[in-house]
Amino acid sequence: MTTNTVLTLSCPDKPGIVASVSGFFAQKGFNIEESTQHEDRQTGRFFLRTAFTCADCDDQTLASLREEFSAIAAEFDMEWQLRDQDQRMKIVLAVSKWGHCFNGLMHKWRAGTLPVDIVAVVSNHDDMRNSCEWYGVPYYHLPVSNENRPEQEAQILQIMKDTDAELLVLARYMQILSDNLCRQLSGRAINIHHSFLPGFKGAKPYHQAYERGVKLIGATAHYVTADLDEGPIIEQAVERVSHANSPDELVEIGRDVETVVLNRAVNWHAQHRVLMNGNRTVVFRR
Ligand SMILES: Nc1nc2c(c(=O)[nH]1)N[C@@H](CN(C=O)c1ccc(C(=O)N[C@@H](CCC(=O)O)C(=O)O)cc1)CN2
Repeated sequence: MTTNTVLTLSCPDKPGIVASVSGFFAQKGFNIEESTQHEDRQTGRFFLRTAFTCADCDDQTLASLREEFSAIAAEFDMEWQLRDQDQRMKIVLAVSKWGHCFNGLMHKWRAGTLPVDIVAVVSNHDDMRNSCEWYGVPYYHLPVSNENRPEQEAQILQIMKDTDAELLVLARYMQILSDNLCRQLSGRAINIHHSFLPGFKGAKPYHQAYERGVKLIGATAHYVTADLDEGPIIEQAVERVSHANSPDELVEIGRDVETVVLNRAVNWHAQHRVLMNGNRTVVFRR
């Protein structure tokens, strides 16, 4: 049986990292499918993502591979992860009233072009229930207010635990997550912000954009942190607009940009193509 494995790592840059990594896997009969690297010259940190296949490694478990590789990892003081690329990432979507990003992800998943499994949808409104149930995915209507926010967030965490979900996607979920939830989901929650950050933070960026008279509008997918709209950016895109566009037209144009940007960010995260670099990211996109 062919095994598809992906290694991601970062470590202080020095000679011999790639040679050691590729030598280890070559010696075990693995073939390199794709390998991409980056050196951050400001910090001297090295980043690597390498995808391997092995046509006949039945006896080689991922656990034993990790154990054997850990010696090299220690030698180079690596932060690293070795994963089975055939295991699709389980994700939970969170949505409020606007369904364009939610439907975009559901469609890509059902079409087989998003390497994830959407295992649940949570919402503080009931608007997306019918669409969600049409896709056959459990829908959890969890109203939230300042009175019940800790309990509601605990329910979200419990759903992620019960479904073994590795990622929460805020697909236009218009509630600010608490510091506690952000800590628990660090690196495991992605939000789509409907502006080209750092411009127009907050809940109504299109109206801000209209008032400012911008000629480009955009969207930003980022990891969720306690600091609103400040998390590490994964992907951004823009679209040209003009003086002739009304605020509602900006919202409509923006929706398409948001949908594309969030699909890309979730796709790359699920393929382990996004590595953290402080409050920034290294994205080995495809
Ligand atoms: N801890 C974080 N939580 C969330 C983030 C984030 O970056 N960190 N992003 C938001 C999404 N978002 C912008 O992209 C956003 C959502 C909501 C608001 C806001 O002010 N909400 C109001 C309520 C609005 C409503 O009920 O419709 C509020 O919470 O008082 C700002 C930005 C998702 N969560």
